[in-house]
Amino acid sequence: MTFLCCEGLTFCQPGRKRPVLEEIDLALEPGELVGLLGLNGAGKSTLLRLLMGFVMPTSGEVLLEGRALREWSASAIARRLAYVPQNHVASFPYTVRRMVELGRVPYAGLTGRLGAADRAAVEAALERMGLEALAGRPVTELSGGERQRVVLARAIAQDARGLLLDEPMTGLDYGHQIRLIALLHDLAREGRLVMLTSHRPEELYVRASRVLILDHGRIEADGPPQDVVTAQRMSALYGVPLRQMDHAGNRFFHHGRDEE
Ligand SMILES: Nc1ncnc2c1ncn2[C@@H]1O[C@H](COP(=O)(O)OP(=O)(O)OP(=O)(O)O)[C@@H](O)[C@H]1O
Repeated sequence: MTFLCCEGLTFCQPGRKRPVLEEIDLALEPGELVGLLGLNGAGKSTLLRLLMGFVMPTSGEVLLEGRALREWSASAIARRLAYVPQNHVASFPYTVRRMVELGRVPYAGLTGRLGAADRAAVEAALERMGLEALAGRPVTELSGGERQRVVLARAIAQDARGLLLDEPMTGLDYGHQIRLIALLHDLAREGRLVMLTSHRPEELYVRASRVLILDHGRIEADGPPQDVVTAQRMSALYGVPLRQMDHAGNRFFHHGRDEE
């Protein structure tokens, strides 16, 4: 049985002539690190939000462990799927640790006391995101990148089999970007589904096991990075002439003007 899939998923925005997403079929399994590429406004966030059940499709269906998502309770979904939004706004001056503890609500309940397993998951997530030193600080006093790491730690503490992340590298300094993509790689190897939207094809080339291109409301490409993250496809997608250079397992793109 497929862990998470969608069939014929179509999503229309009122007032828009064309659907944002049209007849998307997708099967996603634990162990995969799936990168989702697409232009601004292509519908990447919308697809993640549909897969989480935050918005309802106009037609089609999302299935989690073989059952329609709308039949699951919110807590049951949250024990299986964690989500990191693109822009998280801190509304309360909770401490970093308290924010990460919220990742355990699907297990302990909103008013439930955290048990030993919950506390261990929280501490492990704080450590994985390098937040131990900030654990007592109110999140409202953190920098944008630090806050992003808190939201990521909360998702990790949730201990879900699937992690859907919307541009998780945004705002992170270079070192934390490198650590995060390595961590996501590890989480996939531990047997989780990790799906992230990205504007960094070179990074997906190295770390993703599978790359999707979303274009004109459809999945235009779906396969291993070697086949999908190519100069030809990236040039066509982004509308800039690119050349590729492979080196030591990496693939770099440079803006290949004809006269050079
Ligand atoms: N709340 C909304 N109301 C109306 N239209 C929306 C809303 N949210 C998104 N859209 C539209 O849906 C389309 C897809 O948006 P979405 O945020 O999914 O794109 P994206 O691929 O994630 O883009 P980006 O790379 O800029 O984050 C866009 O045309 C956007 O204008």
